[in-house]
Amino acid sequence: MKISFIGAGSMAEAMISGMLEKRIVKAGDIRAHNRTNKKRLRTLEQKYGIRAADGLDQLFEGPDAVILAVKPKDAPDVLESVRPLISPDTLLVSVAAGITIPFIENKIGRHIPVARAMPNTSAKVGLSATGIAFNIAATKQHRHRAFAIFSAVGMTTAVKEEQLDAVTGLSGSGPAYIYYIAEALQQSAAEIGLDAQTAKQFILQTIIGAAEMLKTSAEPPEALRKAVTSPNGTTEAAIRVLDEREVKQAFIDCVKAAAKRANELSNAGKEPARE
Ligand SMILES: NC(=O)C1=CN([C@@H]2O[C@H](COP(=O)(O)OP(=O)(O)OC[C@H]3O[C@@H](n4cnc5c(N)ncnc54)[C@H](OP(=O)(O)O)[C@@H]3O)[C@@H](O)[C@H]2O)C=CC1
Ligand SMILES: O=C(O)[C@@H]1CCC=N1
Repeated sequence: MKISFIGAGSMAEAMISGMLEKRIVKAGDIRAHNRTNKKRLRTLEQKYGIRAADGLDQLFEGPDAVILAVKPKDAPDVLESVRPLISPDTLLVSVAAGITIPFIENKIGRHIPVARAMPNTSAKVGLSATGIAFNIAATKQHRHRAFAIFSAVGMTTAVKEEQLDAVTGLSGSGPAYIYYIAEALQQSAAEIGLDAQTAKQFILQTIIGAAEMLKTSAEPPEALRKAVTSPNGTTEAAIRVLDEREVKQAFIDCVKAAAKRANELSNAGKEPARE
């Protein structure tokens, strides 16, 4: 497989690293292009052995898929620029939050196969949770190819395109919510007298252990939480604070805010960029 990346930032690197780890593509068959940050391209060349492309045209020299991995605000201009370069059977895979399939089709102005996906940066370690939707021009072969790419870097599930903003709020941004909790735990550990190195080991194993319990247990999260909570014990004292501060509602609101923002980003190109 030959894969080209338009935009060589965090998400592109996560996918490149994950795909190479799973050996679904050779390093020399990956090309990547940034508009301005050439130093970043050289770094990726050295780190992974991929090929930097000096111009967008080099990305369209017979790839099996072109992955659009620029910020949503940059997507409209990029789509205009690739319009003359794209052939009818080039599979265009967008990971840009909020950028819809009709928007892409409209910008390209021709029927080409399009996949819109929402992975997350855990692709880097082969553990992305990716939602994916296709347009009508995507054949069984194109779908298979897109699934092969994302399945190499984690779990992939087909969803309706309308559900992708929700997937973005839940799992696209989701790793950041877990890192946020880890940050808080790290800070709390310092305040109760544990050194950072010791605390890191305990925090990490606690997150991995809880994730494994959630994965393997038949019990819902609430039951697993209650099993930790002894009457009048330490967990009860802890959860009381979370409840008093309405932390659960804050997380619900946080996911909704991300999904809403993804929906607003659908309007990229129709409104002035806010980033
Ligand atoms: N980070 C994440 O967790 C996730 C991100 N996404 C999506 O992935 C996309 C990329 O995000 P992320 O990797 O975090 O962003 P980054 O800012 O890290 O990367 C974007 C890259 O695009 C390049 N770029 C900008 N304009 C152009 C252009 N006209 N032509 C070519 N390259 C260009 C930038 O380099 P330069 O400015 O030098 O050109 C930059 O390297 C976004 O749309 C985001 O919604 C999806 C899921 C998760
Ligand atoms: O923050 C963002 O907009 C991107 C999309 C999902 C995760 N990161």
